[in-house]
Amino acid sequence: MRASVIQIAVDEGESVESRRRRAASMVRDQAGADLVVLPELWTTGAFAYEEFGQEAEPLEGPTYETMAKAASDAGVWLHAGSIPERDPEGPLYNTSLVFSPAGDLAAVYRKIHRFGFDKGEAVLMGAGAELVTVRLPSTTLGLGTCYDLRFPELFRGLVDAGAETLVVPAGWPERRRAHWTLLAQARAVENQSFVVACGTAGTHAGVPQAGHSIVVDPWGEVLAQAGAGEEVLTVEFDPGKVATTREQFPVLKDRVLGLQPPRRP
Ligand SMILES: NC(=O)CCC(=O)C(=O)O
Repeated sequence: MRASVIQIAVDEGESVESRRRRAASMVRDQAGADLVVLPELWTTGAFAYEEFGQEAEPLEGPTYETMAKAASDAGVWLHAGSIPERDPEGPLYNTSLVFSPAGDLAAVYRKIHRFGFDKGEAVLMGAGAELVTVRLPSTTLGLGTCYDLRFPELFRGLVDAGAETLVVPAGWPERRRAHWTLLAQARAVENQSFVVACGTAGTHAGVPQAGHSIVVDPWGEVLAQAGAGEEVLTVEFDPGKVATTREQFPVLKDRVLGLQPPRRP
């Protein structure tokens, strides 16, 4: 399996339309890859809260159209990162789109854990409620987005649903870069799964981005990691390693479910 992780720079000097064209061209350059991944909210920037409403798109809006075509031009499975989605009957969502090599929509994932506590995404966007997996010929993807990476129960749910490769587009800030690498490795080790995590480069809304997109194997080894700037990280891995790791070191079988809460005196 060859994966290309497109750590695109999101800077305020570039228009959304220009970045959309550039992202499509970067996807087309990945012909020959099995899986291509873009980051979270790369049209606006994950911290450009004022732009969410202005740049929000219907699900089948310009980013959908452009990315469906880019996936079919390149003949790749494309996780097109996420868009600020305007649901005509509801709030905005932070919505990831996955396309097949034919350019058909294969999955939609609305981010479950919204970042910002009492501001930003947490108040401007609605929360998704559904776990999403996508069956590829050689592996099953489990989808999460950025802040979701801090919530192990989401990824355990995805593993229970058959996920073997956890894909996490993000707009992670430089300030918490150490958490990013640590959490990506933790999710890989505890779930005995590959983690493919794609961040952005650049600075938007005054928040310097961490970059450092990362691919981790089911043993927790870092297969590849990007630097801070715009970069396409390309990595080859054997999806069969999930099954061998789970057979040879079968910790997932030792889970004890349904533990009782502590008794109150
Ligand atoms: N866009 C995000 O979800 C940011 C998450 C983040 O900064 C963090 O978890 O730290």
